[in-house]
Amino acid sequence: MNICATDIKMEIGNNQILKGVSIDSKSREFIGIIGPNGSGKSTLLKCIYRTLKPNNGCIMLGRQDISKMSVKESAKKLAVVAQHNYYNFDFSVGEVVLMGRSPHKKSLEPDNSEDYDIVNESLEKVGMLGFKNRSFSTLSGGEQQRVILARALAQQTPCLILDEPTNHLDIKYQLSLLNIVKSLNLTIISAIHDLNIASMYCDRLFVMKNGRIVGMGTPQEVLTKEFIKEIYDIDVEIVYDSKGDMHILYSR
Ligand SMILES: Nc1ncnc2c1ncn2[C@@H]1O[C@H](COP(=O)(O)OP(=O)(O)OP(=O)(O)O)[C@@H](O)[C@H]1O
Repeated sequence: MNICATDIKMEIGNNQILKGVSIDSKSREFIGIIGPNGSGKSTLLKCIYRTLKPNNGCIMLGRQDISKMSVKESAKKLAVVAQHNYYNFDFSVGEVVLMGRSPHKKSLEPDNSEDYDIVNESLEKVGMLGFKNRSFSTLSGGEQQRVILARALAQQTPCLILDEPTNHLDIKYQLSLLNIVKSLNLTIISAIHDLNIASMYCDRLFVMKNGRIVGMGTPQEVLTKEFIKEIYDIDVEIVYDSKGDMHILYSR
């Protein structure tokens, strides 16, 4: 399923945060959104996953306009791994992941053995099955992030939105999380800070600056020495290893 956001404008207070942003992903494409702090990446993703309602523009999931879909309907198509996840109640890890099943249930329909199997499989995939009965609030930031990914996996959606998904993760789990989501072959839009990670996993990148899209293309097309200087005001070298993979080397 493809995702297409057209001419998204978002004003909060007197601050025009998104100034007419358009991005699109083909079905099963992994899109990265990069750009400096405060450029509007999270705000754009929040518009797509419906935490914010844009002042202008249209967001389509496949052929459906999300503003015309019920929250339950869009939750069957789009799961989210956001940066911060707080619960007001002390849920267990298993209960948090089970929440991913709720879009698939009728009201008051009890959870069944298929739901519990999906919860277990999802926790297994992120290496957190042993934590199933632990209180979510007692987990480390990285462990919580992996459980939130398991909740998204349990939602079994064709599209996934990731907002800085590797924020709290050590390098092993950064790569593990991205390998898992890549292997699912879903349509993914992810805000990513690490340019090397973006180049390793993304099919295409959109570059944001000051609430606008200022560049778009494959990692090789976008992540040039000159463009990185223009966007981040830093000096880098781009090298290619023997496998042909690109690496960005930062200078002090
Ligand atoms: N609720 C809000 N009220 C006022 N300003 C906001 C609000 N939410 C975001 N902003 C501002 O909008 C701009 C874009 O924020 P956003 O979080 O989308 O950027 P970002 O590119 O995701 O940044 P980062 O890389 O630091 O996570 C920032 O200047 C931020 O301060």
